[in-house]
Amino acid sequence: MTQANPVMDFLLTRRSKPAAALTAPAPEGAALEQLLTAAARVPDHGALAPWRFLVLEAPARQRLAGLVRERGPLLGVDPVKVEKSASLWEKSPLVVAVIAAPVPSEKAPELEQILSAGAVCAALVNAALASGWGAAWITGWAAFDREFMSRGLDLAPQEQVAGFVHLGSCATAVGDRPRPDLAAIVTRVSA
Ligand SMILES: Cc1cc2nc3c(=O)[nH]c(=O)nc-3n(C[C@H](O)[C@H](O)[C@H](O)COP(=O)(O)O)c2cc1C
Repeated sequence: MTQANPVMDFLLTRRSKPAAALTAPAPEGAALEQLLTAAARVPDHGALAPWRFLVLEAPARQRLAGLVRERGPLLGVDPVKVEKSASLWEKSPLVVAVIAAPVPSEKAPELEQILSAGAVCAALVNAALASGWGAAWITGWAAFDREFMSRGLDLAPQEQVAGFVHLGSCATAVGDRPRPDLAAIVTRVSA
């Protein structure tokens, strides 16, 4: 198979951008809708759609930065990390929270539903990168703070943050990072 294949070219060279390097403009309107449509097109056992999106607009991001500054010290988080996280919320051009929202199912165990939410995050990052946007999938300590989830994002108790996908523009070239050595992670099982 030596035929030119732009999808494979993309998959073999794709690289996230650092969230802190993203600037305006961010995808909005039809462009954002197209990214979310691509992101929702992932393997999903039982077609449960056990995930949803929160498109966090500027006032929400400001509010969440405040909540990070409130919760960080209470949780004993290093003040430098608290400020780094809060200022990222303030400066990011757009954040889409991908929420894992598992539902009771005899067919698809919760783990499979959460893996599907992870696939949504990866698909959203890839759709954005393939469209020429900068994108980064990050979480950070606040994503695991139940108070941040409930008060900040209005999540139900069974819901979790699969990822905060930061979206924007990024002119900065980013070098590749080391990639796994296939020989170390592939085992051929022949019998
Ligand atoms: C679930 C998940 C959470 C992550 N959280 C963070 C994070 O909080 N901070 C961070 O710097 N990177 C985080 N990362 C890693 C970033 O996505 C990082 O930029 C990654 O190395 C980009 O790799 P890529 O170029 O292959 O997309 C996270 C990755 C995943 C999958």
